[in-house]
Amino acid sequence: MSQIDTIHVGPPDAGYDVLVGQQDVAAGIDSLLPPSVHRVLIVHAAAVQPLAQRIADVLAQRDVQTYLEVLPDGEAAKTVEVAAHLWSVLGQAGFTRTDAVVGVGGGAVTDLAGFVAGTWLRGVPVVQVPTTLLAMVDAAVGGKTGINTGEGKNLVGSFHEPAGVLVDLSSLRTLPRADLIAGMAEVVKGGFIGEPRILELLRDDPQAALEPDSPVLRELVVRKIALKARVVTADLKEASLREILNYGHTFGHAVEQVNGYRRRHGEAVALGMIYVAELARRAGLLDDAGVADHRAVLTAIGLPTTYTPPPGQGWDEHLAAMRRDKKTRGALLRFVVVDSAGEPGRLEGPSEEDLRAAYDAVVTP
Ligand SMILES: NC(=O)c1ccc[n+]([C@@H]2O[C@H](COP(=O)([O-])OP(=O)(O)OC[C@H]3O[C@@H](n4cnc5c(N)ncnc54)[C@H](O)[C@@H]3O)[C@@H](O)[C@H]2O)c1
Ligand SMILES: O=C(O)C(=O)C[C@@H](O)[C@H](O)[C@H](O)COP(=O)(O)O
Ligand SMILES: [Zn+2]
Repeated sequence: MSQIDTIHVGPPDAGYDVLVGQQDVAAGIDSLLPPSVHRVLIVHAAAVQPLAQRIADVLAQRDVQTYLEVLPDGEAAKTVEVAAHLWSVLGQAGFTRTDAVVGVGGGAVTDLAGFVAGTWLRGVPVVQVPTTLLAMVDAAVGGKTGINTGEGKNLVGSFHEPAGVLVDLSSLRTLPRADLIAGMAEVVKGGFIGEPRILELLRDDPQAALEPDSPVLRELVVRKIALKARVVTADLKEASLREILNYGHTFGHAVEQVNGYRRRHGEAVALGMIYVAELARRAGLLDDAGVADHRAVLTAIGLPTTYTPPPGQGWDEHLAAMRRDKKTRGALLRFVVVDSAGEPGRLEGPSEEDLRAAYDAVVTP
């Protein structure tokens, strides 16, 4: 067993820990769950079925009744129908407030597991076991849970903090490279909004950053989680500061929705960061070098910086989707921006002309 890094989220006398390292997560869950837990629902991605089964086996040894539910892949898990199916499983098994949910998989699984745990009996404990890079550094940490509706991304959800998060870095060995690269978008985001050392590490050795067992990747994971922990500890419910974690997501979520969720979240966020950097340049907040730096870092990692919308979809559809972003206030579109000094801020109500010009700068002719 390798060394474990512990990152605490929340006030010192409350909150929860994120444990990062190569670790036996089944044993970790066993020690996290209080003795009062009698039933555990394990919801998982098909790709990590053996891990979910191992967790169930360990819990069964201490007489916990376990229920395993494999979820549809990716965003198809984040629907009200899947949530309703799981509520029905919980109801039929008689889950009480001393029972628990465990999410094992990527961000789609941890978002759904958190949502079901947060809504069942108005909240039962959830332990998150993220198995993609994106879920490790972002989705499993911070308590944002949610599902999509026909109208947009994450439009229904709640804040429900986990009882603990167990990151086993060896899970990344089986992750397809395209998903590893996509997850890196949320790491890059952390670099731009408040942790410049992340950008240094990525610039110095982008290839090592994508090696699952490398010390560079481990440091990136720990640094990004620590940044997110600091932010959500200060502002769990996104009254203000937490909005910075949404950098690149206004346009990113629009790209996901307009493409019917066939683009990875991380790829869409990469495009969203280019879009908002171009918007910030037009507003006089970010200089040319800052925009070029966004393109350089994302390109070095293999993330997209240009975009071809699907046939029949154009600016109007992307703008309509951006209007449903949670940062919007009435008719006022609001964006998280980063200025030339590297400071995050907000850009409120940019002109239609600038909004459109930034789109044209991302879209391939
Ligand atoms: N709640 C939050 O704060 C937050 C933050 C960021 C992203 N998200 C959400 O996370 C989701 C994206 O998460 P994602 O990028 O992890 O995608 P994902 O959950 O769709 O997983 C990507 C793919 O990897 C597979 N997979 C998972 N673990 C694997 C492993 N160890 N080996 C092999 N395959 C594996 C999955 O089955 C899936 O096919 C989006 O819905 C996004 O909105 C939420
Ligand atoms: O934790 C946050 O806060 C984030 O915004 C993290 C994002 O990476 C994540 O994709 C989140 O789910 C987006 O939230 P939303 O509020 O825009 O739905
Ligand atoms: Zn995200």
